[in-house]
Amino acid sequence: MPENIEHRVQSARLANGRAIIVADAGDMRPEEREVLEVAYRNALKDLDGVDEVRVALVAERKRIRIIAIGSGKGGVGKSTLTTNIAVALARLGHKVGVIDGDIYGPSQPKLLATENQKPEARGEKLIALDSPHGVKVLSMGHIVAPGKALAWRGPMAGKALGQLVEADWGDTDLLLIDLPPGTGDVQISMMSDSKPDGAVLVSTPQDLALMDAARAGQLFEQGEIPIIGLVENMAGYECPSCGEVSDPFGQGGVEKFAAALEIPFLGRVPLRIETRISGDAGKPPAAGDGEGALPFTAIAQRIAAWLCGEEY
Ligand SMILES: Nc1ncnc2c1ncn2[C@@H]1O[C@H](COP(=O)(O)OP(=O)(O)OP(=O)(O)O)[C@@H](O)[C@H]1O
Repeated sequence: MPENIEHRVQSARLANGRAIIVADAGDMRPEEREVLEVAYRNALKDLDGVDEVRVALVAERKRIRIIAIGSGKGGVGKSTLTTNIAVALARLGHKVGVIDGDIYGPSQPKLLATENQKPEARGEKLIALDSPHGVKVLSMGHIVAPGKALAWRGPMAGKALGQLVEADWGDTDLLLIDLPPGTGDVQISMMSDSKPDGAVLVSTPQDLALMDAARAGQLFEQGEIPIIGLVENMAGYECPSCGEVSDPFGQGGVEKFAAALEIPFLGRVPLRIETRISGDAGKPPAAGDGEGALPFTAIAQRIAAWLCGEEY
């Protein structure tokens, strides 16, 4: 049974044995609309005085598209990339929100300079916070005391994540979910509850990280979530004094790996001290106009093309 079926009803009439329901399904996929229609029919068909049920679905609310950012392995820079890609997409004109799905180790409050802020609630819905960088954000780190979620098991963590997705995101048209590392219960329940429209995989150049990224990729494929592409992070070290780039883990491996798996390669982000320092200070490089913003802008442009159904 779809959620909120009562709240979607805009009008309900019964005349000459015919029940007519008008409901809002603008945020639903075609298959979800079918399920909703059947739910109304089943709820009404056996009521006294009802001979026929007619359901008209209208598209008032906009469906927010969701992109999951996953990695398989921890510490590869998934949160840093989520923040910066979100900011870069917002600068391209999208209305973007970030969900910190890393319930056990939230980092978005710091990365998006919203630490110590508490979201308000309207009814049952949380209201997403405005970050200073033009994107909205919600994290478990805004809601529970640090460390408190550590004892939560998969289903509870999955439910908490669902609450963030169902929040009031205002005029947001795109949500990026920074998934926790790994391929466990939280990822699986997120995929079934708030089925993302696409997924971005993040890997560092090491073989181990690539293998874990491939595992995360399989998880998305099993959930029939299209993989938008693979991003290589910490690709080459940029020396802060001379600017020379060295490649301690070799070069081009991630791109080859993406080609072998037939996954589009979205771009590489170098290992730069500035990226870490500005991330810790809540000032994502993508919000500035320096060199550090360029790789994120390039990746965001490819994702924006994917969103429009264009070649990327
Ligand atoms: N391109 C980069 N250059 C320099 N530092 C980076 C870069 N990407 C990430 N970092 C740093 O690496 C550390 C880990 O990054 P981040 O927290 O984004 O990774 P994660 O994959 O989300 O980690 P976790 O598995 O803990 O969720 C952070 O200190 C971050 O500032």
